[in-house]
Amino acid sequence: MEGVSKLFRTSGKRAKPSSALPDELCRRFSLAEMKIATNNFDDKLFIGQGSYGKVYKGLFIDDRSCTINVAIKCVTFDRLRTELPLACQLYHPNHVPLVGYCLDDQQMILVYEFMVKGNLGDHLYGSTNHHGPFPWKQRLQICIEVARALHYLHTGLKHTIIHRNALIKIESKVVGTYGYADPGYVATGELTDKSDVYSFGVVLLEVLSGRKAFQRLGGEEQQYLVNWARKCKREGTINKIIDPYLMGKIAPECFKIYLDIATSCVRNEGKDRPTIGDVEVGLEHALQLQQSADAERKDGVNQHNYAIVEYISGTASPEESFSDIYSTNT
Ligand SMILES: Nc1ncnc2c1ncn2[C@@H]1O[C@H](COP(=O)(O)OP(=O)(O)OP(=O)(O)O)[C@@H](O)[C@H]1O
Repeated sequence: MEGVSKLFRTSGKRAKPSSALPDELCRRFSLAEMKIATNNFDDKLFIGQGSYGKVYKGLFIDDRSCTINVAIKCVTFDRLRTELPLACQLYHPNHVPLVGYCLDDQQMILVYEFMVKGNLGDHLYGSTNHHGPFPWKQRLQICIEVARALHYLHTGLKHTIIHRNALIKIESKVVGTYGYADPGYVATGELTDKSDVYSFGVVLLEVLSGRKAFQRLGGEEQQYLVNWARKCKREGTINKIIDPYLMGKIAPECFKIYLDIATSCVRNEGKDRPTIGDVEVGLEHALQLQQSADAERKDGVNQHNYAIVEYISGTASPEESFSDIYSTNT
């Protein structure tokens, strides 16, 4: 790397801010600083393709001469305009902190703190999982943390934010990540907090199955995880969707609740889905059930040897569901 840019949060000459952008809340970087941090957008520092552009790893030196890694996300102007005013006001332990942004004639960039452990998908999907086994309780804990972050976004801020991890509405166009989009939103263009609940339900199914929300299977064949899970649940073959690594490791009582939560979240009608608060409570309960079951089985080798057949017989029917138990829905 040629050099590193200095990261001063409170000092340094700033370019004139655009009136709509919150320069007092986060740092505005110049394109020159972005180029130095990424070694002129060096391919070696490319870390992934976002929905709006490339993402690079960047390097800064702060005012105490410490090295800071950041994720430098190239975006469109619309994306910057939508995300920046929100992201710079979010303070939650489960939300990746925004460091700053760059707005230049040639390049719009959002700068986030770098997540050293990668994203959830890196740990989940078989072919790209370089991190070793991903235990069930750890997966559950992560889901709880994500539900908390979404709950904060839905209720903790003055103005409700519909998180655009999966969805965003820009200039009346419906956009979103394939396989996660609420069918109601796709049909009507109306985005609600229940659209996020749907997308989160898809993530819960990914966590259980270790598979992507949408997969091309070769030729014309493709598979939506939601459709497959629904079919398996209907046919009483739900254990087909469980990540082989998790087979026998999930306590049946925990599995039942988790599956009910996931399938309630992906119901076609938003009004039939639970609120994210209900989902959070339900997932916490599922984790408690798993912990209690594991504690009872503390008999060494058999600690995680739950009967797989119970995953099927213990599954609730689509009518009898988690949201009937936990619902605060009106
Ligand atoms: N803060 C970060 N730290 C480390 N890696 C990151 C960070 N942000 C993004 N990445 C990586 O960059 C790639 C693309 O990022 P991401 O999925 O966030 O883009 P995106 O699809 O545009 O996001 P979004 O769904 O929010 O629009 C992914 O591989 C992700 O792991």
